[in-house]
Amino acid sequence: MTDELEKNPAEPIRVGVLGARGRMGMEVCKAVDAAADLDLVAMVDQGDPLSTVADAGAEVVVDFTTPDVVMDNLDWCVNQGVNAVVGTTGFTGDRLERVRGWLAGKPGVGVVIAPNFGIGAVLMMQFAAKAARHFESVEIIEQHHPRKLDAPSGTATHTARLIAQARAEAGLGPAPDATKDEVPGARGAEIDGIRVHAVRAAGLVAHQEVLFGTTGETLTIRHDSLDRASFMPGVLLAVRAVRNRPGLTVGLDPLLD
Ligand SMILES: NC(=O)c1ccc[n+]([C@@H]2O[C@H](COP(=O)([O-])OP(=O)(O)OC[C@H]3O[C@@H](n4cnc5c(N)ncnc54)[C@H](O)[C@@H]3O)[C@@H](O)[C@H]2O)c1
Ligand SMILES: O=C(O)C1=N[C@H](C(=O)O)CCC1
Repeated sequence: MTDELEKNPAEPIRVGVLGARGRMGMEVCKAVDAAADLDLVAMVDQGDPLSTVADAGAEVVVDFTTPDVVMDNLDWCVNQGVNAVVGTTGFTGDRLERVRGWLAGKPGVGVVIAPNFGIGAVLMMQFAAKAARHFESVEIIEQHHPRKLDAPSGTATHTARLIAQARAEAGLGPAPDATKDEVPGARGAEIDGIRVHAVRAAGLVAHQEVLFGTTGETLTIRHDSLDRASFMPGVLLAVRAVRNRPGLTVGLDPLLD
């Protein structure tokens, strides 16, 4: 699917969407449809055969499905030589390693997996990683709409990992905390030693605060996605880039640079 002819920039990129009837999938279909350099050739949701994507000659698949089906979708895409842009959450280190393994057998195929395609959210994570070494305390509070299936969010998990890595590099130990968890969960979940709290409320879309503290001062870094349209510039950026990025790209940062 990724031969030189199809990479010709004069030809619109043929795009298939998995999870096309979902909240994000519908927004992606709209955005792809509106882009002059992209052709929406397949819309697949639960119950539709994945062969629809191959039959339509899609060069790039965008997946916004669910954490329990995304690995099978991705396995199929890589096998078929179809590049993939994945926004679906649930990518543990182990899952990423499996994807790398599949891609090793399919040189030329590109996969971009990003926990958050919002440009502001990517910057929020970068700022948090930069601030991390300067503060002894840090907690992450993510807030989402109540129909979200997973917690904590992929964004919060990714942010926690970045912060933990920066703290380790700076030689910081665990954040000070004398509190006893009287009720399990009262102090949130722990990802790589970083506390993460997940809030679900009607009216919210996708929001995150990273709260840092040290003697006499706090720093709060906050990002709000108020509309799913906020993710589209990042998704389209990845769709346009993925054919020229064989292998696995995690996060949007390398594409923004
Ligand atoms: N990376 C980002 O920027 C970003 C942004 C928003 C949401 N997300 C993530 O994207 C995912 C989807 O979010 P959503 O709010 O659109 O959820 P949603 O429930 O509205 O949509 C998921 C869709 O996938 C469909 N689906 C289920 N199994 C399928 C299968 N086997 N094949 C094809 N389609 C299938 C469902 O029927 C549904 O229409 C979640 O994991 C969410 O966390 C990521
Ligand atoms: O609405 C969702 O679901 C979102 N999921 C991603 C996550 O889990 O981080 C990104 C933000 C929106």
